This record gives sequence, structure tokens and C-alpha cells, in this order.
Amino acid sequence: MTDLILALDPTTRTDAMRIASAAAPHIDAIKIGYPLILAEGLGIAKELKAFGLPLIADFKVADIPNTNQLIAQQVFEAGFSGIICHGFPGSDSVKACVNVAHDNGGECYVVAEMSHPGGAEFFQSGTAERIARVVIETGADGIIAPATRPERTRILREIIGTRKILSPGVGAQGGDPDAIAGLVDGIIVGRAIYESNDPGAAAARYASLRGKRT
Ligand SMILES: O=C1C[C@H](C(=O)O)N([C@@H]2O[C@H](COP(=O)(O)O)[C@@H](O)[C@H]2O)C(=O)N1
Repeated sequence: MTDLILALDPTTRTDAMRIASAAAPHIDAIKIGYPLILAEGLGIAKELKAFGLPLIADFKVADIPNTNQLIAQQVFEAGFSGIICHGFPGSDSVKACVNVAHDNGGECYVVAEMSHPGGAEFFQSGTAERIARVVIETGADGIIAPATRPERTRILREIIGTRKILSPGVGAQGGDPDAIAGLVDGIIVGRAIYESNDPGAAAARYASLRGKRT
């Protein structure tokens, strides 16, 4: 089952609610991060929960363990069911997020390799693979891996086994959904949906990929 996760990055409540409402019937989760939260505050999470979909907090948490713990606690108190953290701060920092997520019945996903061009500079040469191994060590629920580089995501899949892969980079960044859908548990799509004149129809097109997971 290849889930469709809407990256809801508009920076006004009005646009966010309009787009979420149109896309809701076709998506499996909503990911929000700094663009919308800094613009509208954490309260937007409670409003978005009205759509009955899991909410993923994309804060790319990357601090010392204690600070990661404090951030993660705020995230799950705000009603999120998942959190994204970075892996480069090390296994103790990742474990702090994992523990809070699991204490709250939620999930923690770790950025293993980023989808933009710069992600190839710093996450390859072994870094992404090391982070994938931290995911195994810490019991994290999965990784973020690039839809723009299916060959890299395939390598990371070999390391993390059945843990989840959520894959951004489809659409606006050039990632081909058909090339990645069979490899991952969810594709993350933002601008190709929320910048569309018809976000509902755009989401429905990507939703047709469900079930492609092989
Ligand atoms: O490597 C990563 C990490 C990060 C993530 O998912 O954690 N994202 C996020 O995924 C979405 C893609 O949006 P769009 O390009 O479809 O508009 C945005 O919210 C990005 O911040 C990536 O794009 N690549």
C-alpha cells in the first residue's frame, strides 16, 4: 500500500484548510512543518485533525536529546501522530524522539537522505546508510528517502527492511511516482497538489498509485 501524504506547506490558514478539505478524500495523512506552523501557530494542527487523518510534524528535529524530547512532547500534545527528525545528531538524539513518539502511540521517521540536489552532496558517501542503521538501532519507525533518486532509496530499503519509507520529491522536484511507488510505503506530495487549480483532482491522480507497493 503506497500511502499518499499531502505536504501542506501553504502559509495561510485559509489556503491550508481549503486545500486539505479538497484533498482529504484522496490522501492518507497530512504533513505540516515550519511554513504553516510559523505562519499560523500550532493550533492549526487541532483544526486539521477535523479531517480525521494522521498528522505528521515535519520539524526535522536535530538537537541534543533533552531538547529533542521537549520538542517531541509539544508535538504529540498538539495532536500529531508522527514526527520527522534528522539522524545526523546521532542515535541518542533520535532515540529521544522515538521514545516520546512511542510513549504517545505515535511514530518517528528519520531523514536518511534528502531529495533536493544538495541532499546528494552530504547524505551520500555512506552517511545515509549510517543513518538508516541508526533507525534500526533506535527502533524508529522509518526513514525519509528521496523519490528523486530511486536507486538510493532502493539501497536504503535493503538496510531498513520492513520499516517504513516515506518519500518526498514527487512532482515539483521531478521525482517519478511510478518509479518510486513500488519501493516505498508513502509518497509525500506538496506543490503538485496544493499549487494546483484543482487540489482534489491532483490528489486523486496521485492516489491512483495506491497498492503499487511490491
Ligand atoms: O528530503 C526531503 C525532506 C523533506 C521531508 O519530507 O521530510 N521534504 C519535504 O517534503 C515536501 C515536498 O514538497 P514538494 O516539493 O512536493 O512541494 C516539503 O514539505 C519538503 O519540506 C522534501 O521535499 N525532501
